[in-house]
Amino acid sequence: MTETPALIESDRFDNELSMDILKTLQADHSRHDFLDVAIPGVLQSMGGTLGGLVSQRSGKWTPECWVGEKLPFPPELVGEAFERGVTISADGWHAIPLAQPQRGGTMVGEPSPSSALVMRLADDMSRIEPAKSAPHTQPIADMLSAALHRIDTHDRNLQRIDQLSSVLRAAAQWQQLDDDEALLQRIADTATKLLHCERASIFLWDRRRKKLVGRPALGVQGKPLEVDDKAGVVGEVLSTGEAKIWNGNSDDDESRVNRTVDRSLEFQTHSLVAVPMCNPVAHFGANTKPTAHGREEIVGVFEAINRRGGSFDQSDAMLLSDLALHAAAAIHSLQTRKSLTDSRDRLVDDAASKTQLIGNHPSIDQVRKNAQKVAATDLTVLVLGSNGTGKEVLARHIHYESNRRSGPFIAVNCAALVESLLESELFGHEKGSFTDASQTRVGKFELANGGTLFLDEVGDMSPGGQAKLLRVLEDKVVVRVGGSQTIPVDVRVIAATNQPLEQRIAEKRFREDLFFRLNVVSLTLPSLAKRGDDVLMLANHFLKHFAYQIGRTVPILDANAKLMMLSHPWPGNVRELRNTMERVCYLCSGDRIGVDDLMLTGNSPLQSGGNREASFLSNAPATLSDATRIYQIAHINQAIENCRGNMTEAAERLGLHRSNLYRKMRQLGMPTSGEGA
Ligand SMILES: Nc1ncnc2c1ncn2[C@@H]1O[C@H](COP(=O)(O)OP(=O)(O)OP(=O)(O)O)[C@@H](O)[C@H]1O
Repeated sequence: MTETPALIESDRFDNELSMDILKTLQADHSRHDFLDVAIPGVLQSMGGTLGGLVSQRSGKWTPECWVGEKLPFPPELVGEAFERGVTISADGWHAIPLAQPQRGGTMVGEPSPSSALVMRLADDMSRIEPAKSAPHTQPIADMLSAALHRIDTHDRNLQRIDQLSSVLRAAAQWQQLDDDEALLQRIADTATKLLHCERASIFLWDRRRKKLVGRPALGVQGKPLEVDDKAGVVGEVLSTGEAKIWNGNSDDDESRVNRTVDRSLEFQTHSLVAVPMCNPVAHFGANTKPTAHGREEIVGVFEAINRRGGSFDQSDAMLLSDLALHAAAAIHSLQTRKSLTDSRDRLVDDAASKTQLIGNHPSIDQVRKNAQKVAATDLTVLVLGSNGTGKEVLARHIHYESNRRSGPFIAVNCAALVESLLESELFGHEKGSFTDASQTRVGKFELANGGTLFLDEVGDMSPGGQAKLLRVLEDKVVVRVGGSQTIPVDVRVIAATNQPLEQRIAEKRFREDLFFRLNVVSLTLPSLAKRGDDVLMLANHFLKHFAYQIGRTVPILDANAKLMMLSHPWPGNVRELRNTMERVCYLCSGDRIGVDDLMLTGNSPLQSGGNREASFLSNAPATLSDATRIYQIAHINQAIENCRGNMTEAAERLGLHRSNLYRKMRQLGMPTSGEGA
């Protein structure tokens, strides 16, 4: 074997070849097509009769492009030429190594293979003094090498763009998922597909238990797969924060693979690549790693197993890292969304439980049933009832029963706003639209978007306000004061009034068209005095509420107090009852509430004074049977109280047998917890 400094005459290395190579390059050919066009010219200009470009693949020199008769070439000659970086000749064969270009920056895609030109020269060429053409062989080889490098880089960049757009597309889809398992499964599926491997799994780090938990749940006999957080390649990734590749060849340390897991899953790991999964963190500390984007906290490891038809390389690690970045973000964002949704649901449940529509009276039951039906729709509702009957409570009840319950509930008191302010309050205004409008303001309709807008005392709305409200209800868009843009709003409106709207329409003080628009469904709340025992039920509810607020034991209404409450006219309805119970809770220091503690103004049958009977009659419940029932309840309660709870004695005093007393109590709907005692 002789070292051959050059093979061709200087006049045969001409500009034509370089121009040809450049032209071929510009045509954006693939490596294969480029070689098909360029190699014959290169061979010809070097005086080769047959030969081509050979490249090293899986440790073997194999022809990538061949011209002429397919004679077997000597691979050891190529190997030596490549190793020494010079042209070598032997037995009529010549091997010219192509320089491996230096690859700067991050490596993308598969590395270019080692390549060399191999050829046999024409007989007359073989006799040429090697030294004569020395300067020309290398430039051709270098030009070829540079051209191939450019094509490879271009191909790799295209491949990278393709991969990144797949990653981005997948990441966008992950953000749509709201189930943990489905998300993890989708992430694993994406990795399996993009990395051409058999399986991919995410190991989330349980720091406290020092375990890595395999997700999606690769079940080991029904349990999630768990490995020690220091074990194997995955453990290495966790502790170093770096990607690791294991290709299962003889150089790789077999102990790095957890074969117990393989056995449990009836799986055979041949190769794997594992990368850290990180979340951005604000603080420095253990298990954080510096990255181009700051410091990140390792939350797990992403692993791809068994590359199909080959082994994993750096480009796979890079692709998996890209996926891991988006996977960690998707998992983190799902967890955040879930915890926000959970807190929101808790707050909504809490708010809903605080606005219970309390009462069992048939009239309230009916209202509740109708409310339930209407809640399932987006119909506008008109709630009618006197002051304090619970119109807002009912509106909230409808809101929390509807599928808008997670949206806002916004209440506006229309009577409290003069016309000039009402428009800005309801529809918002643009900055500078009037003298005081120093900032843009979002109106209540926009604030209630996705939820319910409660328009209280709508009957007191000014005529101008009524016209504007009607327009929004019809068009479902608002225009801010001083603005021109229409803003669509998705709002369910519940309006309430204590005004007789028909009368106001007759007096031309309320628009009839607005009335019809609002009155799609109307619900009427009866006055409290017409709700029978609900008075006591509501009273106990308020007593518990205020006693809890103050931190005292819940006081109990005595029989006369109950009777008085049942016969009180409650002109302020539930609001008055609530205020009375609040006052009692603060002012009555004993455990029992008597008539005097109630400090009710107005009349009741048990009030002291000469007009007791007259006042009872004037304020008694509407029907005789209700009045009789109320009186009987109070009388029985009083008897039981006077006998300190002794039912036999109380029955005797009432002239009844004990069992008849219980029967009577049941008939009256009274609690009979001591029965049988
Ligand atoms: N059925 C009920 N269950 C529990 N609380 C109620 C009920 N009805 C009314 N309340 C309470 O009574 C008070 C007055 O209720 P609300 O404000 O809903 O009445 P309203 O009819 O809207 O009054 P207004 O006509 O003065 O606006 C509130 O504190 C409310 O919590």
